[in-house]
Amino acid sequence: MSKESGKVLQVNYSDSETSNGEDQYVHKIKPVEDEDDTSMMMSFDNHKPTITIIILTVMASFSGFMFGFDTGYISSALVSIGTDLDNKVLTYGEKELITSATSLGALLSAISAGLLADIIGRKPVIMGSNLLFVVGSVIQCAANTVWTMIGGRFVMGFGVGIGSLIAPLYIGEMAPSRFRGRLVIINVIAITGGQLVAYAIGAGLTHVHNGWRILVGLSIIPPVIQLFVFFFLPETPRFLIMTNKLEKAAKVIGKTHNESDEELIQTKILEIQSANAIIPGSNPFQKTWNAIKEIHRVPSNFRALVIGCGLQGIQQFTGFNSLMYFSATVFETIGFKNSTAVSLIVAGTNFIFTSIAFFVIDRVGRRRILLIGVTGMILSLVMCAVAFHFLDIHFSGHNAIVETNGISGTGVAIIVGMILYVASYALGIGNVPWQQSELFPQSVRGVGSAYCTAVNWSGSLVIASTFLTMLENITPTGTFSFFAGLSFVSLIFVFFCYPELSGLKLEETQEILTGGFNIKASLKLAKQRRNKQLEDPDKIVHKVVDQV
Ligand SMILES: O[C@H]1[C@H](O)[C@@H](O)[C@H](O)[C@@H](O)[C@H]1O
Repeated sequence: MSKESGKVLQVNYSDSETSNGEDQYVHKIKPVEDEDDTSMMMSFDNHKPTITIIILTVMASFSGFMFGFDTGYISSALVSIGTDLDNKVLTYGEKELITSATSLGALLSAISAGLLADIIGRKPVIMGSNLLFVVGSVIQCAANTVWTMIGGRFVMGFGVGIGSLIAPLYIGEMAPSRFRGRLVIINVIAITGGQLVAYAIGAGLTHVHNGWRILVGLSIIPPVIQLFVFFFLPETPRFLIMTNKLEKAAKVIGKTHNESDEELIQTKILEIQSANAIIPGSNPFQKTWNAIKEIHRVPSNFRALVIGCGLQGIQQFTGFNSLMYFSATVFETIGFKNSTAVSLIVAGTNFIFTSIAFFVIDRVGRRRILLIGVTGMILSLVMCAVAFHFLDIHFSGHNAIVETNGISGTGVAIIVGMILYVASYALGIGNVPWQQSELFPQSVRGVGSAYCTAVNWSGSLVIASTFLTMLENITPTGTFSFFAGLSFVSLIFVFFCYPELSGLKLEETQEILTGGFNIKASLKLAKQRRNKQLEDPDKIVHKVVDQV
């Protein structure tokens, strides 16, 4: 492995057919400006992340938990608020406003959080988001009018948006590359875990007077804990190096990478320094502007952007969060008495299948799991659409009225369809998009992640602010058919534009994306990698190292 400063090895794969029909890969090695190979080298001999990395990941994932809790409790709160705001029952429009205020706040803050993190650091930004969470919760707890509630949700949304961008960034910059993808999924498990806990507590408090205020009040605890603990946690090496605090950076690298000696730490520092210097500019504003230009100009970066934004768009526009935010309202509509308890199934299934994805995703392959998952979503959405057709439902004065007594077979069919939908979603599209930072080289990673996160929150905003209106205006059958149609378009996008990126190193990902989306080449490469890894992972890396 080369230890020249700022130069890491890049392996190019171009596939050709040999005379006996077997695939062969031609390896060309050229230097590339990125730090990832060093992290790989430093952690290679030890297959476990360090205890420090685990603690940092868990603490950063509190942001994911709060993201989940705060977007999750709204489902049951909307039902249990009853007439507590403005002394009247909430209309569908008001429910949408209360819900989407958080998505709007999150969208605005996610756009600016990356730049702020480059100016004041990742740690203060995470700590600042904690304050916003607390202020937002207090406003909501005290709310007696719809607009105060909307204001509180909006402020809290700023915290959610910042957390959704910075937590994966913080984890990604701390983690050695071979653990990065997995550790980022821990943050998604925390999101779905937060939603599950919010649903569970919400179900327990449904019939408690002002129970929703207790639920919102509980959301103050995790940010206070994170704020306190982060006083003692370090900045990321990348930010420390950006601000010339090299000794501190060396200490953090030493603690987060296994078996790192002084020489390797210095190599890594030099590599991060040179990667930082790729984008010209004397201050964070100039650098951000130049990175924006760079991400559009370099074809592999631009394709990465299309994939990253495309996946986040699919995650949101195929309608999952309409269930996450409004499932209790929907189940109440179709005749379930304790609708918040029933909607626990949605959050539970989401959590369980996201956790399953954590263990199987690398073995199955991200592309394959996405294709299977999105197909499952289409089929289950069609099932829901058909079932809703047989439910006698009509709307009066912005409220849904169902001509049933209790739960019918149709209601059960809808629940089964929803469970299948949520399971298919959680396996793939619920978590793969958050591994967005792996698509981009370090020079444009911050900007690329900000774009993708902004697409995520725009989608969430559109769904949160239109779902109930869609139910009313184009009927539930029309709404679920619409989502099925969008899922079908998504399947086509994944099929043609998402190469198999599992197990690829960053530079291989860039290479794959250089001349096109190169689906075929990526599949061959992933297969070759898998087979070789099955043989003996140590040998492959050492072989590449020896070639140099
Ligand atoms: O990855 C997460 C997760 O799937 C959540 O359940 C969902 O509510 C979020 O919108 C999404 O970004």
